[in-house]
Amino acid sequence: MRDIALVTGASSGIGKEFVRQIAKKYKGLDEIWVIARRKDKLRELKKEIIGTRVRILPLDLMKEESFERLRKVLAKERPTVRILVNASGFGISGSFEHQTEEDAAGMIRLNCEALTRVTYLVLPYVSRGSFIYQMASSAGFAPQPDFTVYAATKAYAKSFSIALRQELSGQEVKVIAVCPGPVKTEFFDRAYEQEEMKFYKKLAMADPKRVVSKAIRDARKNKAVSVYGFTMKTTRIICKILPGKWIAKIMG
Ligand SMILES: NC(=O)C1=CN([C@@H]2O[C@H](COP(=O)(O)OP(=O)(O)OC[C@H]3O[C@@H](n4cnc5c(N)ncnc54)[C@H](OP(=O)(O)O)[C@@H]3O)[C@@H](O)[C@H]2O)C=CC1
Ligand SMILES: CC(=O)[C@H](N)C(=O)O
Repeated sequence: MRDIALVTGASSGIGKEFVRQIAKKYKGLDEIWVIARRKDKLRELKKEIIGTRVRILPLDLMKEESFERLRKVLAKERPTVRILVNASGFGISGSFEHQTEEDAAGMIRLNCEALTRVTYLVLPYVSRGSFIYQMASSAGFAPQPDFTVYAATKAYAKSFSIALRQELSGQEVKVIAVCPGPVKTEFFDRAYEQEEMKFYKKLAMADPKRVVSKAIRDARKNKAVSVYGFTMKTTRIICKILPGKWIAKIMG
C-alpha cells in the first residue's frame, strides 16, 4: 500500500507551497496527489518536485462528477493517506448585494462543501498519526462586511476543523485549521477585481512560504489553529474579546 499526501488547490499559492514543503519535510511518502482545475500548472509543479512522485488529478471541485472520480480513484488505489491539505478556495470582495449569485453560492460550494466532501471521501484512508490541514482564514474569526460570504465560509471551515479534530483525537489524527491573514497569492487577483484592496490588508500581506512552514510546525505540535504573525494573533485575541457585531462595525 502506498503512503500519500493529497493536496487540493495545488496549482497555485498556499496549496502549491504545501506540496513543495511536504515533499521536503515529510519523509517516506510514495506520492503526492495534487488536485486543481489547471492541469498545466500542476504539470509545472510536478516537474519541480524532486524525490517524490506527483500524481495529477485535474478536478473541478465545484462539479459533482469530480467527487465521484475521486471516490473511484481512492477505491481503486486504496492508498494510506498520511497528509490531507484542503486548500482549494476563492473569495470575492465587495458588498453582498452587488455580488453575483453565482459567486456567492460558489464560495460556499468550494470553501465549505468541497472541503467537507473531500475530507469525507479521504477519511477512510487516513492512517493513525496523519495530518489534516484545513485552509480556513483570519476572515473566519469574525463577521466581515464586504467579505460577507467569504468570511462566513471561513468561519465554517474553522469550526468544522476544530470539531473534527476532537472527533479524531482518539485515532491520533491531527486536524488543524490554518488561519492566516492576507497572504500574497493569486487569490487577490480575483478577490479584488471590482474594488481597491483595503490598505491594512496590503500592510499585513504575508509570504506563503512562511505561512505554510508555520502551519506544518503548528500541526506537529498538535495545535488546533495555526495563525501566522503578530498582527493576526492580536486580531484573533480582539475577535475573541469583542462581540461580532462590534468587529463588523469597526471593519465596515
Ligand atoms: N491568500 C490569502 O490571503 C489567504 C487564503 N486563504 C485560503 O487559502 C486557500 C488557498 O488560497 P490561495 O492559495 O491564497 O489562493 P490561490 O488563488 O492562489 O489558489 C486557489 C487554489 O484553489 C484552486 N481552485 C479554485 N477553484 C477551484 C475549483 N473549482 N476546483 C478545484 N480547485 C479550485 C485553484 O486552482 P485552479 O484555478 O487551477 O482550479 C488554486 O490552486 C483558499 O481556501 C483561501 O480562502 C486563507 C487565508 C488567507
Ligand atoms: C483572504 C483571506 O482569507 C485573508 N485572511 C483576508 O482576510 O484578507
